[in-house]
Amino acid sequence: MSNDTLFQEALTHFPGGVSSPVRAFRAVGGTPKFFRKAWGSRFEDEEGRRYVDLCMSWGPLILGHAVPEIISAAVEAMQEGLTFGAPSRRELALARRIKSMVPFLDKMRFVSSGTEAVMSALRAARGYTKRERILKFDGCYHGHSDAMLVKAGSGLVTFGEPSSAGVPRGFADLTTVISLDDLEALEATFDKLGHELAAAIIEPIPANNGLLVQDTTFLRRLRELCNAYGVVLIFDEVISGFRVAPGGAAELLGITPDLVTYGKIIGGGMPVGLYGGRKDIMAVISPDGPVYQAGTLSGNPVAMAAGLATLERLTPNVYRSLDQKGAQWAAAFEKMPGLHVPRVGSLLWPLFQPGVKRADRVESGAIARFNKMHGLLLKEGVYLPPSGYEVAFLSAAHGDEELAHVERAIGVVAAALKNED
Ligand SMILES: Cc1ncc(COP(=O)(O)O)c(C=O)c1O
Ligand SMILES: N[C@H](C=O)CCC(=O)O
Repeated sequence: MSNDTLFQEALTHFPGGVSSPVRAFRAVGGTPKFFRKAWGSRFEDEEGRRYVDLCMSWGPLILGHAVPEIISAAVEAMQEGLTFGAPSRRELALARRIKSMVPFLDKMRFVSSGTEAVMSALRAARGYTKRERILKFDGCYHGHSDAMLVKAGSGLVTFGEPSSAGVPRGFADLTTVISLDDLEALEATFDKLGHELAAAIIEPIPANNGLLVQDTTFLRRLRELCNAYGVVLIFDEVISGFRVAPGGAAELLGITPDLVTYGKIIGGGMPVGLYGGRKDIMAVISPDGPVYQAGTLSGNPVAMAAGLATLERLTPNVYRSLDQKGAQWAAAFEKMPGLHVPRVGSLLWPLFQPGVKRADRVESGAIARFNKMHGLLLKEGVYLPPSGYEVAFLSAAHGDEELAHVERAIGVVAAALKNED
């Protein structure tokens, strides 16, 4: 059955024909592909076309699609039951592995998505400080909880609506947003609002409005100001966690947050989120404290098994290899005239503009050219995330064969773009 036929039916079931907005291909044009199977660094759509996948389900698949050891761990868990709604040894095993990689995690709680993790961390911070205001940074995306849908990245900036409709004014009014990479605005905001702030939340490596790599000085000053004003510093590492280093951006940058949120990789492709950090803050979480947070499938044993099978395989060699791949693939993409590829490890942002550090500095013309490149690369069997504001993800499964395929595709597309100019 063709992608078009499937999409026509999908439009009768789902808003935009999709279960999550960016995959609707609205930004890049054309019909979204429906996939039927995936393996390693590739997947196949319902028309039998195969692609080198550089979206990798938006980040969870750091080892690749359908890794046999992860599949077998999940199947083994499934055979003992899909969900218990009660504690399990697999929860403990994943928690131990995570603590071995993230030493500052005193206490944690598993949830089922990054959005839930962020929503819960913010509530913990508000419960702990008894303050209400939250500081976030323009272009950072922290999932779709109301308080975070203000000047956010990802699908919001993709569709030109950085703040979502349907968010009660009261929520938005309690979220203060300033630009990344603006020390003056940071100082002024803490000077004026520091004693009102429950939390400051940031993607320490912002990767949802493109890859807006921050100077460490900016992040260190944020840490200092949070200390000075008793503000809970939350690192949202749903993308960077366990990807850029075993201990994520906190390890890479040498900055310890008070709370951290994870998702994606810790589920190995199954739905898992996590929030945690200082034990005195986590002490407010029910049933120990008055801040309520719950989830039917929290700590799901099958998801725990897939997450553990993933994290157990993230060895120092894997990280070294991913960083080398990142450099190789960035260099390959930069053979496309005018294309720059800021990267951190295996996170790449192919954009027709030199690297930027602020969401409001990304040029619309660069995004438009990305959109054109996206469709041409797709025809050559290369699947980039369908938005110029989303980063590309490599995995341990992206090898020399895939790199050669992409290099050939880049040559073809570069010629096509030149002819169109
Ligand atoms: C930094 C960040 N935080 C939170 C989220 C939300 O996670 P989820 O989509 O699992 O709800 C995302 C999703 O891309 C993200 O990139
Ligand atoms: N960046 C989003 C999730 O991580 C985009 C997912 C989607 O809307 O398809």
